[in-house]
Amino acid sequence: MPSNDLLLTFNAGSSTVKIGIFAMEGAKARRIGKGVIDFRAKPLSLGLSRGPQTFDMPLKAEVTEDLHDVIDETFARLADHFDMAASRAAGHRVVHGGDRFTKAIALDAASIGAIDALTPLAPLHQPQALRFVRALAHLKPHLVQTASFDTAFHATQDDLVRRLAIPRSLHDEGIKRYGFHGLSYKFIAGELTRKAPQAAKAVVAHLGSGASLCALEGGISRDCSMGFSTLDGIPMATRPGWLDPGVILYLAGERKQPLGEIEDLLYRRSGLLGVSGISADTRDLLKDGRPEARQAIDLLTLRIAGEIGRMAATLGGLDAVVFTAGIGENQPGIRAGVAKHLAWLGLSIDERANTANDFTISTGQSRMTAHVIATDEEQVIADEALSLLAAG
Ligand SMILES: Nc1ncnc2c1ncn2[C@@H]1O[C@H](COP(=O)(O)OP(=O)(O)O)[C@@H](O)[C@H]1O
Ligand SMILES: CC(=O)OP(=O)(O)O
Ligand SMILES: [Mg+2]
Repeated sequence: MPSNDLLLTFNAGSSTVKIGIFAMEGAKARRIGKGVIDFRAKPLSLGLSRGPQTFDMPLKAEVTEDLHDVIDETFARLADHFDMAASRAAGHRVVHGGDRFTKAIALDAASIGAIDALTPLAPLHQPQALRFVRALAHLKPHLVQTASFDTAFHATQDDLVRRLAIPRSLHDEGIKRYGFHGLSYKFIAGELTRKAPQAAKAVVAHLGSGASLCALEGGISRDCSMGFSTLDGIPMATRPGWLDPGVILYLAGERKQPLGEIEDLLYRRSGLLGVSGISADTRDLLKDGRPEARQAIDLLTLRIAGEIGRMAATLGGLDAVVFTAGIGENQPGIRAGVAKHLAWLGLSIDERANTANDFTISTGQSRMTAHVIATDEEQVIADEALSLLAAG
């Protein structure tokens, strides 16, 4: 395979798509560029970086159900900077793999159908990933397409941890805790093993628009705060995290709210946006002086700390806490807020290191270490895609 073949990755999150451009160099995928489109923005633009250079390119295309116009224009803009004619494969992040997909796969009609069937469990993510898969199959049929699953990394969890306290027959039908953000946790587990091998029992907080925590033991997933769907766990940008199911019964039964409206409330109008009534973005909330903005942030840090305590119980100890993703990597105030709630566990944070987003942000006296590690889900997608291509 010539060294200039390109591999593209598509990470369709709840609000953005992150595109990775990789050079295929033997068994290695080397990142040469990245792009991001924020679907909340109007008009759309493609933020692109190539090495130290960054470009902000407005897109004329409007969002349509099949995304053909957006993808066509994106490829044209990418071609200004990369040899897109050399692209050979596209690897996608697919959030829900259910019980069926516990490792990356080459996509075909049957697997696309099975992924589609999991849409009700991840309505913000699954359809968006499939829009990219189907659009590329139509517009760029020469690309080999693969899927890497968020849920797959958590297949190592014990049956006990994955169980909801509901009748066994429902568990056997697949109503159980799966865990998400697995591509990010796989990347962090690798980094942690390399940079802090003494941290055998670690809790990783992936704090982005969607957010979860994962309990790692020796790099293996033992627990995750997101369970059956992407609603569970800690409060997120627009999702509530754990919620007494009685609330849903009340809304549906007493208030006769239609299911679609409840789904919209839970996926798009809750979390930081719902509590603050101001914004889903921590950057806006931290700048805003209103008490509702402060309360949304305080609820987030309290719930993160509570979940870290729960995971310490799953692990039977805690050597390290790791912060990652948009908020985890860039918001010292939120890390400090979490640490304050964990002082009783012996966690203490060095203010200067925390403000500088250093790798180690705990003090020398802290009973456990705390780290900031930048995640790279696209690298994991690219590595998994390359392994599949190599296997033929
Ligand atoms: N440079 C930054 N400084 C501060 N906060 C940031 C920065 N980048 C991202 N964030 C926060 O992270 C969130 C998005 O995180 P990200 O991991 O990109 O999410 P997702 O992949 O779910 O779209 C934003 O809403 C914002 O609150
Ligand atoms: C699973 C999930 O919520 O993903 P994201 O954080 O990319 O929205
Ligand atoms: Mg994300």
